[in-house]
Parts: sequence; C-alpha cells; structure tokens
Amino acid sequence: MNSTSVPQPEPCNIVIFGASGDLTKRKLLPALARMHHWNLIAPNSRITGIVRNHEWDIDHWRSYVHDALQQFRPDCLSDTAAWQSISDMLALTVGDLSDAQTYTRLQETLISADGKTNVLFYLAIPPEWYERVASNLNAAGLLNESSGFRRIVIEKPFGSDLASARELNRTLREHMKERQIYRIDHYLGKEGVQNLMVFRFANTVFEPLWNRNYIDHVQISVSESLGVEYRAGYYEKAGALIDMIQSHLIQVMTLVAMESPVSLDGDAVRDEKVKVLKAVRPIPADRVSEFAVRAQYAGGTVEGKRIPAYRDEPGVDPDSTIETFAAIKLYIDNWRWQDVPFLLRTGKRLPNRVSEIAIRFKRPPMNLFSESSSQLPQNELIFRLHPDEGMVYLLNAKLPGLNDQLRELALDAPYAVAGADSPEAYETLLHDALLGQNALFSRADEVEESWRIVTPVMDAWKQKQSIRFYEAGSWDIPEIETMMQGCVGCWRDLSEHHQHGYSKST
Ligand SMILES: NC(=O)C1=CN([C@@H]2O[C@H](COP(=O)(O)OP(=O)(O)OC[C@H]3O[C@@H](n4cnc5c(N)ncnc54)[C@H](OP(=O)(O)O)[C@@H]3O)[C@@H](O)[C@H]2O)C=CC1
Ligand SMILES: O=C1O[C@H](COP(=O)(O)O)[C@@H](O)[C@H](O)[C@H]1O
Repeated sequence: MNSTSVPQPEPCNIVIFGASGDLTKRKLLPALARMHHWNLIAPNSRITGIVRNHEWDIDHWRSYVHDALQQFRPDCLSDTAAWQSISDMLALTVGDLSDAQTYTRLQETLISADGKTNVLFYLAIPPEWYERVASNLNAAGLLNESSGFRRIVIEKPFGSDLASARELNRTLREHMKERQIYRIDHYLGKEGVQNLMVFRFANTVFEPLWNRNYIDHVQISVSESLGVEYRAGYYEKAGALIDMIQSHLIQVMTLVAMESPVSLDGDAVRDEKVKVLKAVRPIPADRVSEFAVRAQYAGGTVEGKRIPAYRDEPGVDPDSTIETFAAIKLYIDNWRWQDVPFLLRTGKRLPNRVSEIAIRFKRPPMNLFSESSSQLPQNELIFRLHPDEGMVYLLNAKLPGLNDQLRELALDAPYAVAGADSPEAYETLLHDALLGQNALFSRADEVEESWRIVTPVMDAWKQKQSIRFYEAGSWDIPEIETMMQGCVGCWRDLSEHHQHGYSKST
C-alpha cells in the first residue's frame, strides 16, 4: 500500500473488550499490526486488552499477541524493532464486563497525547453484552468526549429481529450519540466493494446505463466452501439469511442501487443507502416461497474432502431446520429500479469460494445475427470479490475468420496492481474508525430497514418444520431457478471454470 498519502489518525487508546476471543485473535490483532507496519497507528497510542481471566498479566497478553501474529500475520514480526514497538503499546485490564471496578481500572490505563485522551472501544464480545457494557462505560464517565473522542465499535449481529435491533439502537443511544457508534460490516471494508462506488461515480461511461432501461437484473452471490466451523451456537440462531443476507449482501445491494451521494461524508452516503432500503418492496407474507429459497447441506464432498451433514456438526441440533443456503429476490420501488430484480444468494459448503456482483444487461432489441446464434449472450458486468478482485465485462464480438459467428469476449481487469499490498477489510475499517470516518459503517436506520426487509421471510421460515437438503459440494438447489422467471438467462455458474467471468450463463 502507498501509505504516504494515507492520513495517520491521532494518538488513541484502542481498548479491546474480549481480548482473549476469536475475533481479536484472527482479525483485530493482525489488522492493528499491519496498520502499525504502515505507520497508521500514531506513536503514543495504546492497545489495551480487557480479559476476565485473573491469571493473565501483561506478559501473558504480550505473548498472546505475539502468538496471534505468528499465526495470522508473521510478516509483521520479521522486524524485531517493529514487534518491540507493538509490544510497548500493549496494556491489560483484568476484570469482568459486569464489574464496575473493571471500568475504573480501565480509566487508569488511558493515556493522553497532544492534550487529548482519545478512546476507541472495540466490543469483541458476545452481543448480549453490548447494552450493559455501553451503560457501564457511560456510568464510569468513559463516553464523555470533553477530553477527546470516544467511539465504540460493535460487531454484527445487531439484534436478532427488527424489535430487538430497535431496542439495541435505542439503548445504545441512551448512553452515547449515534455518531459515536461504529457498526462494522466487514463487507464494506473490502476493496472490491469500495471499488463499486468509485466505478459508478468516478466514471461517466456506465452511469447512464445504470437503470431499468438497460439492466435486466442484478445477481449478488457469496458462495462459501467452508461450513459453520466452530460457530454452530451462533449459526443455529442466525442461519444464512441473517448471517449473510440481512447484513452483508443487502449492504452491497445498496451500493449497487443508490443514487450518487452529495459527498463522501458518512451521513451523505448513508442517507442514499437508506433511501434504497426504504424503497425495497415488502415481500408478501403469503408468497414468500416465490421470493425466497432456503436449504441445508447434507453430507458430501467439498474440494476433495468428505464433509458431514450440517445436522451432524458439533453443536448443531440433529433436527435443525436452520438454512445454510438462502436466496432472496428483492425489488426496489423507485424511478431507477422499478421491476428490476435484485437476486441475492449465499451458502456454505458449496463447491467453491466465489463472491461477486453481476449486473446483467438486457438483450439487444433484435438479433441481426440469428443465423449464427439463436440467442445472443447477454452483456454482463461482473465485480469479483473472491477468489481474486477485479472486474469483467462480457460482450459479444465476431469470431475471427470468414464467418459471421459470434463469440463472447471477456474484458478482464484484475484489481490488483503489481507490487501493491491491498489492505484487509478490518484494516480499512479500523483506520476509518480511528479517523472518525463512518461512511463504511452501518447507521441505526440502515440496520432497522434491513431487518424489515427480511422479516416476512424469517417469519415464514420459522413456521416451517422442514427444510430441503443439498449435497455438500453441490449446487443441487433447483428451486432457485424459479426465482429467475422473467429474467434474462439463469443464475451465473460459479464453478471453477467459470469463476473468472467467462461463463456462458444462457
Ligand atoms: N469471530 C468472528 O469471526 C466474528 C465475530 N463476530 C462478532 O464478534 C463478537 C466476538 O466474537 P468472537 O470473538 O467470535 O467470540 P468469542 O466467544 O471467541 O470471544 C468472546 C470474548 O468475550 C469475552 N467475554 C465473554 N463474557 C465476558 C465477561 N463476562 N467478562 C469479560 N469478558 C467476557 C470472552 O472472554 P473469555 O475468553 O474469558 O471467555 C472472549 O474474550 C461477537 O459479537 C460476534 O458475534 C462477528 C463476525 C465474525
Ligand atoms: O460475517 C460473516 O462473513 C463470513 C464470510 O466472509 P468472507 O469475507 O470470507 O466472504 C462468513 O463465513 C460468516 O459466516 C459470517 O458470519
């Protein structure tokens, strides 16, 4: 990354609640180490871990951080001086989240620089603790901004339905202002997702086509080969609809659909996203099966490995009807998008890991080349997020030679720039949170609207005592094809050979 043009945030106390947890180890510590590497953590900053295990002391915390980096970011340890400087930033507070003393002790660890005491609280803890921790922080005076900024980062899930999300937002705002709350959605930190906004609003070429006159439909797909891993407890309550669609996929959809914001200011961007969400047509409660499909993986083979059924995974109810695959069709009732389907799908234990956003254009009004092809393949613009980031534009061209045959031409533009080191989503988002830039974080009303959109589907699925299965490692979910009725072509084929955008999804 070219860090010379990237602003360095002010010195800050970065306080991690849940320092001994999985998210801290796999995502936060590696991200902080990389930010340190790029000089994006100001000297005189401090990283304070909060743990409840009284056997931990500062040496234990230091060696824990070292081990985490060894495992997930060994490059950040190659320079002894760099590690020493990270190690010098570390501080530890031991105490339970429910104990007022924990917050008093934390207060004592905070350091000031340049006359300010800035604090970013990262709540890497079970969500049922968010309200209580916010209340305890407030009671201890730790959210008062008289000596510097006080911001709080929380992780999804933001509630478990519309009512609980509203209640969470209401309670958090009893203790702090909305602008102090950073609801993280790591999809918004992905380079490929941010590129969507740049592509749309820094170019003139496609924006005139970006509407119902030219676009037939939009497909947003996140296919994972992994299963639920160690998170069955959480997943059994969430399922694919809430885990991925209610948050990440709907967020991505808003960036595809929104109008140009008046600026990149957080509220300017989020105002436009909320307008999209508010325009999403409610799914009729009695017709959910036309708009949404769910399934659960049975045993099978993924990437050459035998995989047990979801119901046989540790921590999963043997009769579980939780979906590991979900697809949903949404319409945005506004001038630009009237009657253009937005098709969102995601699942675990599918054949491979592919994420992409595909904009499928309408067919030409007539086919001059009918002798050589009965139906022209449709033009398609694909933003790839995984396995590699980039854009592909699928066009029809002439097959070279003395014939009038056509071929599909893929203008393939990888996103990576030789030698460039792209930031991970958590690096981008932590950097933004330290700078006070909240455009890539979800606002309360966005979260609530997303819950509103999925509520009829959640309700309908809760009432059903059965679920259909797909073999792990397969796309054997034919029901999703009926969602494509009226659309040009089929779902895109995400299998290995096609993932670079060369697919002929007729
Ligand atoms: N892990 C991930 O990839 C993702 C996580 N999230 C969200 O991030 C948050 C953290 O998740 P994750 O790291 O996986 O969870 P873990 O269960 O691995 O970690 C939870 C942390 O909270 C601490 N904790 C729990 N109760 C208390 C208490 N009473 N007092 C002090 N500390 C306490 C735990 O301490 P102890 O070690 O002592 O138990 C542990 O450090 C959750 O909200 C989750 O939904 C969101 C997306 C992805
Ligand atoms: O938030 C989550 O995202 C991951 C998928 O993220 P990706 O960046 O690997 O595409 C998903 O596996 C997990 O279940 C979900 O909670």
